[in-house]
Amino acid sequence: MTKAAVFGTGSWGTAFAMVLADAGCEVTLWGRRAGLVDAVNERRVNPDYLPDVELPPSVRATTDAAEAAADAEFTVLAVPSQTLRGNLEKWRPVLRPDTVLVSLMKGVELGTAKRMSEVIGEVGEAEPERVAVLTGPNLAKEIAARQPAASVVACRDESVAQRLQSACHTPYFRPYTNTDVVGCELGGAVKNVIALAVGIADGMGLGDNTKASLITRGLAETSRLGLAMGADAHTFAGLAGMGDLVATCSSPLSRNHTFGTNLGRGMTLSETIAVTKQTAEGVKSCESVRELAHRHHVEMPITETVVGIVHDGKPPHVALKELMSRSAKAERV
Ligand SMILES: NC(=O)C1=CN([C@@H]2O[C@H](COP(=O)(O)OP(=O)(O)OC[C@H]3O[C@@H](n4cnc5c(N)ncnc54)[C@H](OP(=O)(O)O)[C@@H]3O)[C@@H](O)[C@H]2O)C=CC1
Ligand SMILES: O=C(CO)COP(=O)(O)O
Repeated sequence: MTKAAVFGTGSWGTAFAMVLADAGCEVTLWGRRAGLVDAVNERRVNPDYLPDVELPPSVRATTDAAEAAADAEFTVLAVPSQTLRGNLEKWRPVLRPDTVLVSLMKGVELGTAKRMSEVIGEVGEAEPERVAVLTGPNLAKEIAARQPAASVVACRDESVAQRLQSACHTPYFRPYTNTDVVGCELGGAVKNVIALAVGIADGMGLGDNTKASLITRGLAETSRLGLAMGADAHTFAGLAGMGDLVATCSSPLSRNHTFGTNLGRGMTLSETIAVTKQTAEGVKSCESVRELAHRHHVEMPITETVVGIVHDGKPPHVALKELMSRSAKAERV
């Protein structure tokens, strides 16, 4: 039986542990809170994140990182992006040297502007062939309800992506392989920023034309950045690009979309943070995505607008007016 460790007992870590178990893996979940770990082991639920989902018996939980990591062929990382480096520094001594490190995270590190696979490679001392990414239109609550969805497993080594694909393939979860790790990760991280923009527009009472325009031009600026960073253009038309963007920008389940909606309705940043119980990666990653855009000399006007509203306190109607009054240009530029 394939053994997997999942570090992080939040919404997605828990739901993906269930996917792995349904695909036939034996899974150990690492959590930092003993009470939550006990609830998983004794009641088979994660009361704080997915209280209505019964976890399969092949999912066990522990607070002991060494116990979780022992024998794991796949070590799945599912903590907030900005905490990954600090966590991985603690976990690295107990990781198996041949384990495949799998990122579920959709963020870019503040300060370094590194993608999660880069942080994993650096801190986990893992060559790119041992680092994989899972991404796509996968809202945790829908996956946990075993609603059908497709996903992408990306690794520079296609045979590793195929091993991971078979470890998480179930009747309701259909992963496709890809070797474009850069494109897949950017698709996942930038869609959170665009979902904030769409949420803000929704909160302002704007309609579907605005939403469609932001999604489409959001994908254009994501692709522009991706191409400048060596990604494959096809990735952005796929599940990791358009797929995830559509799911996140349309769904009230998205934390990024909801965060934006609250801002668009007039809540302040601190009020919005106070009512947000889970990780909305775009709030921090919009700054590191903008940093990447500047480094690669790529225009990302929607990302700039989101940073302006979220971090510089610009009123949404002022930011929107500025976005719309930029100089006219051809669509493909
Ligand atoms: N939820 C979703 O639908 C999806 C999420 N993702 C991505 O997955 C990643 C994880 O998200 P998700 O599971 O939803 O997040 P949640 O906010 O639901 O959970 C975060 C988890 O990380 C733990 N955590 C928080 N801070 C720390 C820390 N400093 N050290 C150790 N553990 C910490 C939390 O523990 P505690 O409970 O103790 O605070 C919790 O287990 C994100 O990058 C997200 O973008 C990707 C696809 C779908
Ligand atoms: O990444 C996601 C769906 O694919 C989840 O989006 P949120 O983090 O905005 O909830």
